[in-house]
Amino acid sequence: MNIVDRMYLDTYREIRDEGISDEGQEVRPRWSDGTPAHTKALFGRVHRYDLSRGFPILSLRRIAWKTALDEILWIWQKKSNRVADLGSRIWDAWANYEDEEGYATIGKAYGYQLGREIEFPEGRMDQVDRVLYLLKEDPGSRRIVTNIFNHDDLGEMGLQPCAYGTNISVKDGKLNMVLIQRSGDFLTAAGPGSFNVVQYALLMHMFAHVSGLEVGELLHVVTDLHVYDRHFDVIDRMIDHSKDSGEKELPKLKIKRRVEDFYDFKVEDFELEGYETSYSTGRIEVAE
Ligand SMILES: Nc1nc(=O)c2c([nH]1)NC[C@@H]1CN(c3ccc(C(=O)N[C@@H](CCC(=O)O)C(=O)O)cc3)CN21
Ligand SMILES: O=c1ccn([C@H]2C[C@H](O)[C@@H](COP(=O)(O)O)O2)c(=O)[nH]1
Repeated sequence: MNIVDRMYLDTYREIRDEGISDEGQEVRPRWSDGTPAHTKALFGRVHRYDLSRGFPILSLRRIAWKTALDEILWIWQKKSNRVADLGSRIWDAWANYEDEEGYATIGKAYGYQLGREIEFPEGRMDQVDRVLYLLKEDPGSRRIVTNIFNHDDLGEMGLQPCAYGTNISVKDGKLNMVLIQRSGDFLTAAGPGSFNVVQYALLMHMFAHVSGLEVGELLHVVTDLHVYDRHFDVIDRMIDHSKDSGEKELPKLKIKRRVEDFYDFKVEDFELEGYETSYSTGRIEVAE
């Protein structure tokens, strides 16, 4: 087990033993057979990862980090809402919209919001270009913020953004980030060292790399952190499997070539040295 696995187990046990159940209430999410997907949830959990000490990825089970990377590039680099621009099918169930050219989209969510241009004194830019501009021109700024929870457009999204806000703070040549998430599916995405954590850790590495900075800490705040009813058995089996695995170091992220421009990063530019997992859950069921 590595340090992130231990954080995962502690938080999992807290949700299992002290989480508030929404059983008996009306809930929105459904399993694919139509059954309501209930959860046990905790209010407000914060995890801190020091990226200078290693890459924060779970070893208890295989995390599809290249799929996670492809999705974060889809949102932050391509700024796309078309599922055809994604290398995986993970958003297909929420692609209930169509754009002018007939492509299936997730509506005005995620990449669509990041790609919207705003008028600044320095010119028109979208939120991603604003971050890159400030990291270069004014890294000491306390205003390096993104926010994609745009109330004006909430009615035109399949799913409202979950990880919706970031705030970067550069200290001592290190890029630190706060990630704010309103809702977190523990097994699929939001648990320590899982999909969402891996995504924003990768984004920090990319921003730091093109800005001549080192990576610092990621502070991940989740308002409603939950485990879905059908996921408890999956996690319990994973934990059983890990019982007598020894101590492990965190893997190291390598960017294989010098990249000058954030928009040039590709999935193939990354390597995770020392990422070993012997366990895979197989296909997990994701509540819709
Ligand atoms: N309930 C729910 N949880 C989520 O995490 C979530 C949503 N809905 N809806 C929107 C997106 C879609 N997300 C997803 C959906 C599926 C996988 C998934 O199937 N993951 C597999 C690996 C996939 C692969 O190998 O490429 C896994 O084992 O984690 C991950 C994230 C994250 N988001
Ligand atoms: O990046 C993501 C995207 C989605 N989720 C999860 C969190 C919830 O389980 C669902 C969204 O349902 P709401 O009812 O809108 O909260 O998707 C995630 O954890 N990470």
